[in-house]
Amino acid sequence: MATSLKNLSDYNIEDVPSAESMKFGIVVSEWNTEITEALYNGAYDTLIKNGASKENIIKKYVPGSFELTAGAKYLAELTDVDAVICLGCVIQGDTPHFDYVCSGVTQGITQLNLQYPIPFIFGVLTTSDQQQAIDRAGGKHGNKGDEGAITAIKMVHMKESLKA
Ligand SMILES: Nc1c(NC[C@H](O)[C@H](O)[C@H](O)CO)[nH]c(=O)[nH]c1=O
Ligand SMILES: CC(=O)[C@@H](O)COP(=O)(O)O
Repeated sequence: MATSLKNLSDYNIEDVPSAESMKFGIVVSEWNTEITEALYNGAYDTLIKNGASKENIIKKYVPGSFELTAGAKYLAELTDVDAVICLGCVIQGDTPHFDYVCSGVTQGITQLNLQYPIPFIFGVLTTSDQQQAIDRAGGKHGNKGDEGAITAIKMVHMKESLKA
């Protein structure tokens, strides 16, 4: 279903487990910072709204979306977070570089999910232009950061439920 048919910020709070005991890393790309900060604010506010403590949220910046993989790996290896939310915004330019950055970060985060026992959330906008990004960072299609936060909470809960 295209984002245009499903608002990124729509969720039933009754369906979301409490994040009270959960710790989160959020790695944020500095490219398109006006967009990625909006994504971060959405993710942070959504985590807090669902019970997370501000002390349990670690925010770190990386230069660009290609570096999200490394930043997420460092958080997984050097902290005790239960999940890492990766936030970036890649906007098509004049060259094929867009394709390589998007492929690199997608494959990188996918590999982290296979290599580490915690969830890494793909909160990366990959858009044709800035307006599409604005629309998905708190605009008419919601906020991908909200979606990332809910996804992180649900994945941590899913994993914990298997231990019980
Ligand atoms: N053009 C965008 C980039 N490019 C930079 C790369 O992500 C990377 O930092 C560089 O290639 C050095 O390794 N990054 C974005 O996040 N968004 C873009 O639109
Ligand atoms: C995704 C990118 O790296 C891209 O925005 C850079 O722009 P260009 O392809 O015009 O160099």
